Order: sequence, then C-alpha cells, then structure tokens
Amino acid sequence: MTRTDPLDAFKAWLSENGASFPSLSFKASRSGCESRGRGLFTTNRITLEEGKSIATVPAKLVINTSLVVRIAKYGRTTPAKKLAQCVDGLRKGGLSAEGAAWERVCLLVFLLWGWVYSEPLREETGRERDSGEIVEEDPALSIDFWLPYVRILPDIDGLDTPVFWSGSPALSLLKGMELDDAVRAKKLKLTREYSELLPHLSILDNAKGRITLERFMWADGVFWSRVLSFGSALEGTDTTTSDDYHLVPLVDFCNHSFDQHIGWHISESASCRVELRAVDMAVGDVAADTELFISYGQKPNSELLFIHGFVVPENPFETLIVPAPFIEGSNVPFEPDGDEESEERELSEEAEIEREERKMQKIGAQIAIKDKLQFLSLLGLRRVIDISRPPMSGNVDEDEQGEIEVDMNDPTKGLLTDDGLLAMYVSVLTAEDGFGRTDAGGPRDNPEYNLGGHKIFPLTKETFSTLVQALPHYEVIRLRVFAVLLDMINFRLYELSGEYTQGRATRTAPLKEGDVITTEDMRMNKVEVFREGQYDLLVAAFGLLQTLQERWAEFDVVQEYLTAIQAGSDDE
Ligand SMILES: C[S@@+](CC[C@H](N)C(=O)[O-])C[C@H]1O[C@@H](n2cnc3c(N)ncnc32)[C@H](O)[C@@H]1O
Repeated sequence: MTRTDPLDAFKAWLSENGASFPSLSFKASRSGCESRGRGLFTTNRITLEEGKSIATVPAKLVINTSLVVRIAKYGRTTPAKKLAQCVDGLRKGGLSAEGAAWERVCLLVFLLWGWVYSEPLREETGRERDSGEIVEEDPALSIDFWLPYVRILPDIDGLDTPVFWSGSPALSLLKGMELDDAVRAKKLKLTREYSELLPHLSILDNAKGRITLERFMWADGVFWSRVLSFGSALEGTDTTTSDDYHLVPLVDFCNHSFDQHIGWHISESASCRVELRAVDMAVGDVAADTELFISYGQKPNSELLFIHGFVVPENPFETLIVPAPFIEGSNVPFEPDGDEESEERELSEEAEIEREERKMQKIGAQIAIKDKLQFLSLLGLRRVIDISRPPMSGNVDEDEQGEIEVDMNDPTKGLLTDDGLLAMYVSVLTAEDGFGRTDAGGPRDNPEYNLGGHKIFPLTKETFSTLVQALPHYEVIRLRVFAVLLDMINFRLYELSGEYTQGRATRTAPLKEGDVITTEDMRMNKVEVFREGQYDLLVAAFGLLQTLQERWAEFDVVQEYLTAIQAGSDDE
C-alpha cells in the first residue's frame, strides 16, 4: 500500500476545504546550512499587488478554543469522547475555563490529541470500533479531519528552542544572560504544569504513557511558534473576537524575515477567515520558486531564539533585557564568608558594631528594594529594562561640531523606552531624594509614595515622571541613570568577553555550506550570533552613554551638586 506524501495530503486537504493559494506551494526552506523547516514558495512568477490577497483560509480550517469545546460537546466518535473527558477533567480540576491560559491549554490538548492519533501505531482500538459506524455530520468534529494538518507539523527535533537543549554546551554559553534564567524558569513552569495536567491529558492516549514531559513541551513549542493572536491584530478596530489564539493552517507555514513580502489579515468575508496580502514595500513581480516571508514582528534575537529557536544575524531590533539595577543592591555591604559562630566569639566590640551596622544596612536595602518592586508594579512598569541598539553613528542628533545634542524629551537617545527610563528612575532614586514609601497609606496593600516632598498622587506614570522632572537636582538624577547603566553594561561586557567564558565552551568557526553540521554545531552557531549581537549592542550603548554622561555633566546644576558633595566629603 502506498502512503500519500503528507505534504501532498495537506495541500489537497486545504484545497478540498476551501483554502485558496494559487501559484503557491510548501517546501523545505534553507538559509545557507540552516534549515528553516518548510516555507511558502511561489510556483511560478507572480505579481504582488497592493491590498490583493494571494491566499485565503476559510473559518472551518481555523483551530481555536471554540472548536476544541465544540468537538468535546458534540463529537460522537471515541477520540472525540476522550477529548471531551480530558477537557471536562481540566475544567473540574480547577482550571478557569476562560482567558489566555485556558485558550492555550485547549490548543495544547488539541495538538496532543492530534499527535496521539496521527500514527496508526499510536491509535487505540476504540477508534477502529467506531470506523464506518459513526459519521459526524460536521466533519470537523472528527479527528480524521485534522490529521492532514497535524501530520506535517514539525516534530520535537524540528523545534530546537533552548528549552530542549538540556546538557548542551550551547546552553552553558547562555549562562549569566537573561535568556538562561528565562529558559530555566520556563522548564520549571512546564514541568510543574505537566504534572498537574497529566491525569487529564493521559486520558487522550488511554494512559499508555506516550504523553511524556517532552511531548508536552513539544505541544507548547508548536503552540508558541505558530499561534496567531487575533486580539492583537484587531486592537484599535471596532471588531472583537471571542477567541484570541488561533492556529491557521497554511498561514503558519510562512517563515520570518524582517524584509517580508506578505502579512496576514483577518477577513470578515463569509468564505474566508484569514488571508495573506502583499506588504506595500514588496509590491511588484516575484520570480518563480521564491520563498515568501512574513514578519513575526520587530523582535530581538533573545525572543526569536526563545520562542522559535533561530536568530537573525545583525538583527536591527536587538535588545538587551536586564533586571532593574536597584541602587540599593550595589550598596549592600560585602559579607565575608566564614564560620559565623566561631567568628562571633572572636569579634572585638568594634567589629561587632560594624557587623551589626552591615546587617542593618542589608535589611534596609532589602526593604527599599521590596518597596520599589511594589511601586513598579503599582505603576504598571516591568522589573526589567530593555536597552535597544543605539542608532548607527550619524543617525544620532548632532550639533555643528558633531557632538551629540542633549534632548530633554529623549535623554537616552532611544536607548531606553519611556517605561524603561521611568524604571531606571525608580532604580536610582533614594530616600535622600525624598523618594520612598510612607506609612500614611496604612497597610501594605494600600501604600503611598513620596518624591521630593510631594505625595505621588494619583499613583501613575505621568505623576511620577512630572515629579522627577520637578526635582531641583533632576539633571543629577539623569546622570545617575547613565552612571548605573554604564556600570551594568561594563559588567555585562566583561561577562561576555572570552576571559569570562574560557573553559566553558570554545568559540565555533562560522558554518559554511558543505560542512557536515551536527545539531550541536547549529546551536553553538546560534548562540554565537546571539552573543555577538549582544556584545555589539553593549559596545555601542557604552559609547553613547559615555558621551551622554559627559554632556549632562556640563549642566551647572550638576557641577554645583558635585561640588557640594565633594565639599561634604572633605569636611568629613
Ligand atoms: C510559523 S512556523 C513556520 C513554518 C515552519 N518552518 C514549519 O516547517 O512548520 C515558525 C517556525 O519556522 C522556523 N522559522 C521561521 N522563520 C525562520 C527563519 N528566518 N530562520 C530559521 N527558522 C525559521 C522556526 O522553527 C519557527 O519556530
């Protein structure tokens, strides 16, 4: 018996069910020696026209929570009943049956359900008992309807995001970077979630143990790398959507490029739900056998690697994400290691006082950081700062002497976002600036904060920003922001330098076409590209910040402040 090629079966399924994609097909996509899996290609020369769709997908082929719930409610076959049992168990097990978390779980269930039935060997005998006897009126309620799609999804080895890199030397090269923490946190979260959901998920395969943690991670990886958020696409329009997350077969075979040809759009027409249209800059003729890319958004490499397992060399949207560098963190005194008890006995009275002071300072710093974290969250600010790649030299505003101009409205020259700058203010302000939580608000869940002798009210970003700018030594605060950022960048540069990583992993030579390439080579190469991008960004940010620091230090108010501090320390 010859088995139809899964790709041909998929294309036939799309066409039979009303998808339209004339002059397009799917095939293996490569960039040098790196595989991009499959992608969408032109089969002949086509002309991309403004606003004109080149492919459409009908609503009946779109997978979302409503579909999963519908199969569970109305499906009559054994696989559908198992899906129903699983979904029911998840609901009764305490999962709230609404919101993004629920939508994600429903789609993971769908993917795992499809996977269990996508190979004859994994099928259950119950399914065969149904065959021929139960015919669903709505074919979409049957597992068989969805198999042509599920069968061509990438398997575990086709995902290769860092959560699948356990034990890989490439993972050790991410140590000390934000991404490493994110990978660890994600693995932990998935492991916990898996053990909570397993009693229900295992219904899908009759508790045969095939839904392993790795398989669950596969479903999560497929979900995040392919899901489209209709909610974000409809933001700012009058249209709403009951389901946010959707898997859209055909559209989800488009690979990413920042120089995209096409974009996806939600359509209101009865025959089509989602369509692909040319983007303005790509209008014109396209040769046969050209891959058509969409853009996954202006994402930095950390995000592309984390979600998709690939990086873009010289990514123009490279960003460094660092935890908010609270100034109190750097003021915590160093506590030498040692046997505390024996030390205690030997300590002189003077040393004992010093030790007590250090302890109090440490507690004070911890409380201040806790208050700051609460303040950030009350203002809707994140605990991390995104540092963007500075514009290329020549693109920064310069005066006639070629010096970077100080801009009150954009003091970091685009290095930080508005929110990032506010989070930096929170990081560097201290009680000496009149910043902190007051007890006036009573219990901790209703705190009040002051700045420069004023209550920050209402507690919004706008009030906070206005009060920071009203501080008499505002320019000094800005300068402090630059100094703290410079310090942190300096440390990051040191971490990324060869010296720090020596012995951990060696640098790989760039991959060339024709090389025999292992998965490990590919991973190392991606991490190298990622690290190089981070390094270049740090060097450029360091240069720009140094210049900004010099320019801001020229302000009279800064000079006076520094002189006063110097005089104060001389008096001491
Ligand atoms: C929406 S899917 C696109 C279809 C996918 N290539 C496939 O074969 O199923 C997204 C995944 O495709 C791959 N991909 C997309 N764009 C890529 C690129 N520019 N370079 C490398 N891999 C890419 C990544 O594995 C990503 O997670």
